[in-house]
Amino acid sequence: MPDAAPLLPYLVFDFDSTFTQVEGLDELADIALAGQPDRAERVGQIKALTDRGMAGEIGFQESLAQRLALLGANRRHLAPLVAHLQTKVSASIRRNAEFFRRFADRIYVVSSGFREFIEPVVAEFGIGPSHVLANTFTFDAEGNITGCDPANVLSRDGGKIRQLVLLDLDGPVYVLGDGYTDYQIREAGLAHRFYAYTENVSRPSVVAHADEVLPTFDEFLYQLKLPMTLSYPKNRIKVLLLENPDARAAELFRQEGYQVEQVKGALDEDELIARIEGVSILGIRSKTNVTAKVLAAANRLIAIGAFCIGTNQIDLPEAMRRGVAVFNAPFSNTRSVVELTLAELIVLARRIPEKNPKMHQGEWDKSASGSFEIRGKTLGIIGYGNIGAQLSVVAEAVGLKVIYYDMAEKLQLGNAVKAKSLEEMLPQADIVTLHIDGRPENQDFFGAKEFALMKPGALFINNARGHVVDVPALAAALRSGQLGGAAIDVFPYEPKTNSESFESELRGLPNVLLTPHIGGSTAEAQRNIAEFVPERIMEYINTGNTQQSVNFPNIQLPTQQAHRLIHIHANVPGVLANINNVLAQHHVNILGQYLKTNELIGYVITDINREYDQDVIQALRAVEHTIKFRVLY
Ligand SMILES: NC(=O)c1ccc[n+]([C@@H]2O[C@H](COP(=O)([O-])OP(=O)(O)OC[C@H]3O[C@@H](n4cnc5c(N)ncnc54)[C@H](O)[C@@H]3O)[C@@H](O)[C@H]2O)c1
Ligand SMILES: O=C(O)[C@H](O)COP(=O)(O)O
Repeated sequence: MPDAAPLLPYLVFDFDSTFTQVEGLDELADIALAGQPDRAERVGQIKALTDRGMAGEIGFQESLAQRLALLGANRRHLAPLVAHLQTKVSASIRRNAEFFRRFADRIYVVSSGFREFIEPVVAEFGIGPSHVLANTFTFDAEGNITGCDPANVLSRDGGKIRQLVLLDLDGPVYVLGDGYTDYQIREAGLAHRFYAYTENVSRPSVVAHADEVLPTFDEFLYQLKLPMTLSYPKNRIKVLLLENPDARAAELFRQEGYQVEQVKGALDEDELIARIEGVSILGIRSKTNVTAKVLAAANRLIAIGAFCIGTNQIDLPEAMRRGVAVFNAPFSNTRSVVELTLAELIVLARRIPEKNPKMHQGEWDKSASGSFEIRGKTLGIIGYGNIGAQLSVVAEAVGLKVIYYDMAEKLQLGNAVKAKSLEEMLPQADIVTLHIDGRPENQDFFGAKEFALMKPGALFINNARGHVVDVPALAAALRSGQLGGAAIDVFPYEPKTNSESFESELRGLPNVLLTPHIGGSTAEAQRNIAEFVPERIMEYINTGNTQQSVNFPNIQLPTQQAHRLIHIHANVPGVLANINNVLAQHHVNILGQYLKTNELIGYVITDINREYDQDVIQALRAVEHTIKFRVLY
């Protein structure tokens, strides 16, 4: 942020689990006890004592004395400890190292830890020895650590309070720490505010006493309008994940610093409207409908992740109009659907859906009637997209002839033959499988007329979308024997959760294999999706890159040079000129500019010099037809 900072209050930082992610003494124990048979046990005891001390359950002096006795450390262990701690500085503190260097004279590190390892770690952040107040070790002649200097006030109970009295700081004091002893400074009236620092550890007894809770240091800088490395604290980005995507998705978002909330099943429109306020990223699968009403209630939504292939459940044009980018996983479960389809066509050809339940009921119905090999038969694939095309290759490999129909021109794979129409294809196919997408125009795409065109006794598979098939017509074709069997994975209405029952007139029909929309439900597919979608969304949030968004103009951006202005606007003439006029009026130097539009929106990325007046940001927000505007740095 280019603005000059106001005069800063004194910031008193705790070190262990605040400045660094870990407790120095615990790490020292781990290094010192390496190779010893009771290492795990003693490190565990030390960690338990640290926690009890931090939570205020035992006095500091008692906790320290017991930990030092267990430690068995020597001076030679300190250098590796420091090297280790330097890699363990809290991420948001490391990110804002520039802030520490710039305001080092207002920052103190007050810790019950030890100067020997704190000083070298904070020195890298411009904090000198006089601003480090900590204990010091005592050593014997062999360099073994024997204890701590008893004359140091920090070695005693209430040490931080005494230290602050001795410091006698002239001006407001803010304390940032994860421990109860940090709060006690505020309790004693020696600090004006206490910030519970929870980036590494969150202790309920400490959080309960805090004036504010800081999930990261960015949040502190943001609240106080101080210069920071990020344009917006990531902890303020709320993610709502519905329909149980693989746990990896939440893990990736959390690693990025976002807040993640999860709901196991789908939500209906009203339920989603009640949950969507304040949500920046919504993650769904095929069952949650993101309607215009939901989008209207979504006051902070930046992106929607469809953790699946289909995006027909999202009002894409409305999302676009509101500047919400939608991403999906277009190929992560393709193979899974292909494998299921292949299995189904063999299973149907052998009438397994009838034979399997009979066996479970004790009935031995051995017969070849109505069963056939798939070798040499003709498979009709409708929709020769990612799934249809891959199925075509696999089907030929097991001896099927393939004929396909697609409304778009497609690359013909292997020996597959293109049909010009359904009328041409359907009478030739022994098995027909649907792989078209779920766009609204495909409602009831396949009905009585199409079933009548199929060969009598042919098989039918729908693993695409439920609403593309007229289900009563399908049921009639099965009952009449026009169809010899069907495998159906998708339905016009599907239960929102596993506790809701499945209702369909297809239940109980002969040679019908019904599956609960599991085409993409494999460990491999779900894991792939859970990585692919968060990566696209985080890339969009961090760089503005819209590559593979399903509703935004796709721009693959070069690496950001300085500050990046991201402007989404209604696609009407003159907006780019107005943006550039604002920049020219404020003497802002443009380093690079990228524009792409589609039928509804324009997406302009402008990289500019770091030096600019904050007014320019307000002026850009006010440009007519702006939908969303943000600055990245
Ligand atoms: N059952 C499951 O769990 C599961 C898993 C993944 C995908 N799907 C669904 O499978 C379908 C196909 O997925 P994909 O990744 O292959 O999609 P895709 O977009 O790559 O392919 C769809 C193809 O259908 C064609 N098409 C659309 N409407 C058509 C029409 N009316 N007539 C002829 N051709 C038409 C398109 O031109 C395109 O080539 C989608 O509906 C998707 O939602 C289901
Ligand atoms: O669109 C898809 O990828 C499939 O329909 C799978 O949807 P699901 O993630 O809800 O199982």
